[in-house]
Amino acid sequence: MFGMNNGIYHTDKHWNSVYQYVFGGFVLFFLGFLAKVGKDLGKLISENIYERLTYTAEFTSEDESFRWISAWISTNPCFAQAREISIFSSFRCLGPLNRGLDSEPGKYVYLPLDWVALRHRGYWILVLRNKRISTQKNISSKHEILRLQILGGSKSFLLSVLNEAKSAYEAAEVSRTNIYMADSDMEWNKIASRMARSLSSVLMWPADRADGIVQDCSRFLDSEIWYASKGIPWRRGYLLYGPPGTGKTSLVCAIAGELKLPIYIVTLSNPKLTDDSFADLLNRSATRSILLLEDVDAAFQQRSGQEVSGSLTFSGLLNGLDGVASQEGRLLFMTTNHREKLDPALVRPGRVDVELEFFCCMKEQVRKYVENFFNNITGDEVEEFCDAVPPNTVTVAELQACLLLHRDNKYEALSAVKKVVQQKLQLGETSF
Ligand SMILES: Nc1ncnc2c1ncn2[C@@H]1O[C@H](COP(=O)(O)OP(=O)(O)OP(=O)(O)O)[C@@H](O)[C@H]1O
Repeated sequence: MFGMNNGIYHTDKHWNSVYQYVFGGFVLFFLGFLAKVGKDLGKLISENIYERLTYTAEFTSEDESFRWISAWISTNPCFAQAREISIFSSFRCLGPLNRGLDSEPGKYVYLPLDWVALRHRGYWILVLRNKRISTQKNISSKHEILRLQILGGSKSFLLSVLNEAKSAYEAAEVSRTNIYMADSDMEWNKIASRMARSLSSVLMWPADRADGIVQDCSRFLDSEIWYASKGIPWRRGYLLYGPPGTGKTSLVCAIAGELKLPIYIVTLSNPKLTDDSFADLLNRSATRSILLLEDVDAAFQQRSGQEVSGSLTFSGLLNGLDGVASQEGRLLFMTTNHREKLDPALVRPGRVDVELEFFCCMKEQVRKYVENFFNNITGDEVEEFCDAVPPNTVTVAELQACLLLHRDNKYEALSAVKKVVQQKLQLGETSF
């Protein structure tokens, strides 16, 4: 009996400890569950509260907005005390607005390494910076990401900050021409932001031709509704042809500066350029812009079976220029040194509306160039330069090279010009 009792006793004890374990385990599990729920709930609530208290804008380095927000962030006085920054020397600062490091008018754009808190118009703005890898068409690329979080404030405050940043950047850009080129991934990449070239700096013959072409471009840009009403694609093409160094590219830059248009350059001989990527690039260029195709004769000559340049075919080029994907409001400029080598299909009306021939220097161009180049030069000395250059013998680029080489000595510059003329006459390289 005793043993039995003992057995019962032992069995009870055994079950008690099992209950205790199970109960204890259950309590532990329940507490753990509560802790987890509490933690998640706390996180959710705090995230929710944080989200409700902040307004966030995100910028990726693929987009133009990354530049203007970076330039704006860089103007904040907090960078005067910053201990860790990275510098974007390829980005432009906001001119006199940017006080950069050591209160110097900043040359560069500064960004925090990972995060920084800025104080602006009474609000705290958290700037978070990190990287993101994205994969497109099996090609991975790394992008910078900037997140602006306004603590407190309102959506309208965030929008006003963004507008302020954009306007400041655009104001600094007004006198500049942005130049984009397709990179190896066939993405537009801003390769330069240059001071706009003045139209008067491009010497044309006759002199008023440059004004005429700008008026033509301007009229076109103002005629969107007219083109739509007539059912004509809102595009205009120009062919600039003539010897190298006569000002074809310079004129395109001056037109862009005058009309405040960005320039998109496509190198047709790029082996990575395909029919699809060409059409895609055109589609992704800005609406009011200049598309510049240089030296089109070198990429495609008269079709003779060999019509492939890189992977872009001649028909791919024509389709890209005419296709529905091609951007409206676009000015197409093609340049060539050999007009006669071009396929008539490329320059037919509709693709090329205006043709402009460039020549070597005429007397008037030499006069203007020399007068403008040397500060202390007499009228007689200028005439000596004009007499030294027979019309249509020397390009402006050649004249410029001689003058630059002897910029401090006009007499040596004149001798250099005479030498070049002599060489060219001997070689018979003159259209005169
Ligand atoms: N008509 C011009 N007026 C002012 N500068 C000129 C002119 N022509 C050439 N230049 C100067 O010569 C250099 C080369 O000019 P540019 O590139 O415009 O010539 P291009 O005709 O486009 O040459 P290419 O056919 O080789 O591309 C530039 O530095 C430019 O300033």
